[in-house]
Amino acid sequence: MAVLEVKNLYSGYGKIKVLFDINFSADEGKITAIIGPNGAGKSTLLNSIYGIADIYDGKVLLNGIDITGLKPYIIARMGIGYVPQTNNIFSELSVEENLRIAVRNVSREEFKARMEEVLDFFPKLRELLHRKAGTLSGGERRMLAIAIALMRRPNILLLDEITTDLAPIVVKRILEKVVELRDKMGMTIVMVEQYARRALEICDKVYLIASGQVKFEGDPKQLLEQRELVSLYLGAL
Ligand SMILES: Nc1ncnc2c1ncn2[C@@H]1O[C@H](COP(=O)(O)OP(=O)(O)OP(=O)(O)O)[C@@H](O)[C@H]1O
Repeated sequence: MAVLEVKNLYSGYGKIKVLFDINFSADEGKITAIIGPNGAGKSTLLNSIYGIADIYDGKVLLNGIDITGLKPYIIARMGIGYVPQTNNIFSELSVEENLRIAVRNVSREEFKARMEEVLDFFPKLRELLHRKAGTLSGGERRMLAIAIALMRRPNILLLDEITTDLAPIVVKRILEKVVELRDKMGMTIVMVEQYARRALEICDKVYLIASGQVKFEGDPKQLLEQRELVSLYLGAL
């Protein structure tokens, strides 16, 4: 069942028009990947869902409810978590402090309970709880970035290029965690990935976006069979 839908969306930033007539949907408890060349508008699709980009026409629906153009903090309260491409981490604060400020309006007990949940999911962060976030490795920072979003207990998680600039072994670990979010927590994931092959290996559905338009939508295996699309937009995967 589609929990998140985008219908005939035109969006961008002020006068810069980026997306044209996009139709998109993400199914409950599945991983939907968005791939495509640099500058295609992949992040802008996430930004449009999360109320960051300007929407000129079209709709964003969450469980059938129109959330088009609502402010990010309201969308967050409705159960959508967002891990941006640029860091959502405060380097000068400890790991624990970063988790604390992710949820300001909950009691100390509630915070502890949520933090325990998140640390059970990312045991590595438990060891690093009192370290300044700025001293973490690239992979640890990505885990913290996801953990911050999880503290708000979202049903849907938007992940923007969380594996960029990481060593292959670390990428593998992070993507295993994404699969775990789906399989163990039943979370709905929408992920933008620059490295198409990685995304195709774990996703249930894929959107190929180029020049602000959807060029392919469907089964990742079927996309790989479309040699022309692959060589035109994805090159040597
Ligand atoms: N905040 C912004 N203000 C103005 N233009 C922007 C902004 N963010 C992105 N753009 C422009 O929108 C276009 C699409 O960018 P977007 O980040 O969505 O692409 P992308 O497919 O995610 O690419 P990449 O893989 O390189 O991140 C680009 O031309 C980019 O320069």
